Amino acid sequence: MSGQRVDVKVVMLGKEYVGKTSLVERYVHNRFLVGPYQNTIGAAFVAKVMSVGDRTVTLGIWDTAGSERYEAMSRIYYRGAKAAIVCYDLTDSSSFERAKFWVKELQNLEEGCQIYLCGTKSDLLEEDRRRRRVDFHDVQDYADNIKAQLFETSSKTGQSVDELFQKVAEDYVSVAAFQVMTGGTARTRLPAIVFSRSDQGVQLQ
Ligand SMILES: Nc1nc2c(ncn2[C@@H]2O[C@H](COP(=O)(O)OP(=O)(O)OP(=O)(O)O)[C@@H](O)[C@H]2O)c(=O)[nH]1
Repeated sequence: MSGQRVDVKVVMLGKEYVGKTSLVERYVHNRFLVGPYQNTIGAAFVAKVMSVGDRTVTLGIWDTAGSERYEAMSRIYYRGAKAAIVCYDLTDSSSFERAKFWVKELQNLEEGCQIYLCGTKSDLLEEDRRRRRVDFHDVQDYADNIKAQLFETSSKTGQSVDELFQKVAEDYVSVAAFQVMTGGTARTRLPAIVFSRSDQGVQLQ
């Protein structure tokens, strides 16, 4: 068992079933789990160490439950987050409405949190373009408005998943460098998070 410093607290938000857990699985373990869908209960935490140039950055990723039943709990997990990956399913327009809800919340309550919009399941569009329910250009306009980055990903094929998390870490490094120049601080530390590795990955203790 060991404590580990986390440089960037990242929170995954979005309607249930949009694919938040699958994104984290693809990024951290490079796998796509098939089988019956299991909804997240509460939230799950995983840390990932990565490189940005010659720097090592540790992302602490909180994967929240999308079910509205857990909405109050998700608020606990985005507190103090430096980055939020707000997910919607490219084949489900209601999930984009839910994404906008989370964006409003973050804008009102977490000013310092950089937002990344993530349209998921792009492989389903490769199979059949008619399945798209959320227009790319509409979301791009929205993203420009709220100063968010936009990615369309597939956890099944891996499309743009590494790029998304890499961008989160790169932005952290840029902001940290800027804050060093201006005398601020960008390093955050999650309070008393101790975790151990097991065959299942990293688990909270
Ligand atoms: N085809 C395809 N299916 C996906 C993709 N990502 C997730 N899924 C499927 O979508 C379903 C929901 O995925 P999850 O990752 O569990 O969704 P979630 O957002 O974490 O759900 P909650 O825990 O309820 O909030 C599962 O059946 C996944 O296999 C993807 O990129 N492509």
